[in-house]
Amino acid sequence: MWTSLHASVHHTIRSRHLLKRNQRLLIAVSGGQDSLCLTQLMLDLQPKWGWYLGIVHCDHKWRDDSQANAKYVEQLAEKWGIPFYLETASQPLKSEAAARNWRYQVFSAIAFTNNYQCIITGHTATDRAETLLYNLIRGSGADGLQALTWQRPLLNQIMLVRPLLEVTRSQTGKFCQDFQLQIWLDSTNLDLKYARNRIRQELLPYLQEKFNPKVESNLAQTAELLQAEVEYLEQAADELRQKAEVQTDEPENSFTLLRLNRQVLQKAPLALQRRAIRQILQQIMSNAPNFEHIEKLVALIAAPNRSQTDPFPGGVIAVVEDEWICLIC
Ligand SMILES: Nc1ncnc2c1ncn2[C@@H]1O[C@H](COP(=O)(O)OP(=O)(O)OP(=O)(O)O)[C@@H](O)[C@H]1O
Repeated sequence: MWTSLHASVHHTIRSRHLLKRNQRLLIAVSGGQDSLCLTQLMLDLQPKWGWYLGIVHCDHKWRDDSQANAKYVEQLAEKWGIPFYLETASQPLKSEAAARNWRYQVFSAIAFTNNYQCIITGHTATDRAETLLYNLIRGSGADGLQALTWQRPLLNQIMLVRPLLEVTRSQTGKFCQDFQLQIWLDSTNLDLKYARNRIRQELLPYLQEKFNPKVESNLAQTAELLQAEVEYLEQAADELRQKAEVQTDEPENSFTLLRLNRQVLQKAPLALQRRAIRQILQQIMSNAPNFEHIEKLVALIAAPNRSQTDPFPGGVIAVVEDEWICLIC
């Protein structure tokens, strides 16, 4: 059966150039409604595109039923007649972030070993809206609000692709019902101690009911707009940084890591100054620079001669020397 969802995902993949014909694609399947919907769609689109499909599942060993969950996905892969790859965590992972990192490493490694070019995940417009809200509440800038890109490179030149970013969770739920795809219910998704679950189960329904029934799609669209703007700004900031930055490798300057030309930076708008400075701090700090770190260094662009910062994490300090900001270790 060919539905309007098949047509719209087919159109998205084609118009956004997400995937090519005859590629080897590894679908990440948790067993939940989004990834089951995704798999059925990919199987149905496969004859048109000539893809070679496989399924990967990660058992985080978090839940008592995780092994049964993995078995269930394996049976589905068998029923669908496509290769199945399973990786089980050797020890329970400490946090959701640790689990995600491990998962993406597994995806890239399995894809690389078995010659798949892309990993496909079932992230939806709802995930995008949830991530945007989550990051907004935490005080993120536009980068965090662009929330989930259509594609990004993983390790080993494998691409991560998310073809369902314009499809909502209620659409994937209905699709699973229509196609009688039995969903594996993840009990941790119900636990309201996680902020993410409260956003999904309490905040978004509240916004839908009291403010705008289309809030999910609208927030996803905001993320989409921000994505293009962030890409543009990052590129412009990169050019500004390259113009302003002088690497110093002369022996007499061996403690000066690099110098930044203040005149070049002064001419740029604040948004680009902040981004260029962030890129520089990313080079010298082990952790991601926060808002205060960036503002401290931006302040030196117009500060009097000899002004300086206190040390950044990692020990580097910045000092104004005439037209230069010198980063000294
Ligand atoms: N354990 C897993 N094994 C393989 N892929 C996974 C796993 N967990 C998540 N994914 C992939 O990442 C996507 C998003 O993950 P998230 O945790 O938001 O999904 P979920 O709530 O489990 O969603 P879904 O309804 O697809 O199962 C999933 O759609 C799936 O493609």
